Amino acid sequence: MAISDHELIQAWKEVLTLSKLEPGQTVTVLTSAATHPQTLSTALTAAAMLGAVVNRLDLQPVNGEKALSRDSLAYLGTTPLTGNKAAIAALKASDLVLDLMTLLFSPEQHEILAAGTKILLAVEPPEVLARMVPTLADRARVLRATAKIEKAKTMRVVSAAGTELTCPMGEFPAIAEYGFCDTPGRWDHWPSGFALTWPNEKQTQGTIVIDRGDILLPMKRYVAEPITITVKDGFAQSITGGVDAELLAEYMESFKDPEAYAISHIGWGLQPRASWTTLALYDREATIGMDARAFEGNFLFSLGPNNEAGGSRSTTCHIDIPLRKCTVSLDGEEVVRVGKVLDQGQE
Ligand SMILES: O=c1ccc(O)c[nH]1
Repeated sequence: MAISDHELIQAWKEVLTLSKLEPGQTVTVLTSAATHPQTLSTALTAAAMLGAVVNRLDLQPVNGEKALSRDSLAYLGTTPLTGNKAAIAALKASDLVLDLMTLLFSPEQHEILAAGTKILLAVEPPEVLARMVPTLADRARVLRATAKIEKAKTMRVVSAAGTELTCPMGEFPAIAEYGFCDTPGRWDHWPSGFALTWPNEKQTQGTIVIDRGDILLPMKRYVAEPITITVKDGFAQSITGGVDAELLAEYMESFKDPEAYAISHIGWGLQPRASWTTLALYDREATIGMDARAFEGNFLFSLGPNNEAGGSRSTTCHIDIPLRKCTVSLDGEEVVRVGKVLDQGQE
């Protein structure tokens, strides 16, 4: 359902206030061909109402002829910023970038963050943004989870469907996604609400069973027949099952890149206002599926790049797969039990 400009301006003002935007600071709104007009117009208005110097930087879309999908998170690596010194300079000189086009998993994003610029990604439909305006409680919940990840040496994931995965950790930092950028150089994504990290390179072992109802992204499909992925030394060695498995395997094969099969980020959903069912109610191209990534109690794993965490793998193929009804443990302590988050610090 549509929402009013007034509601979305209010939502932006809350997110910008949580992001500690100060009067006189510079906000640059980064747009491209797929930017939602209402998200853009209300972002510009809200930032100006908070006294910011507001710029808009519109970039030409890239990769259209290479990507097999219009999903901004499906084909990564290069962006309209690649090699674009003038645009990068403008963003580095800004206090806050509102990314309405998707820089995620790009080297340029890191360069801009390293300059102290904050980057907030916001590309979901306006009503999804409004439904999941972040809160300080979201931040506290996600930080409790990332604190546990930071201390852990091993994440283990099991399920009745047959998942048995062991992920040694420690090489990469834990990432908290809670929907706003409250510290210099921070990247975040509105909407979100999950904790993640990357397993130690080449050390994940085991089996992942993507069961009926689990979700493939960017395909935005609820799996109808279980898919079994065998993982050895951090890479998916085989992807077997029915037509969903064939779709996933053949799509990944089309990238002709062995790095696409690497286990990427692992973690779990912590957003109570996200829902597993939402994807069934949207046209495939109308959303990038953040409800699926963030719904409370999922185990979210990813295949492909690890440059987001400081790794060297920047494959353009990026697959996110949230699983239901898993039990996730850190060094033997359960943090999710059969799809339910166990959070001692429950507010
Ligand atoms: O917010 C996001 C979105 C996609 C992803 O793979 C990670 N975080």
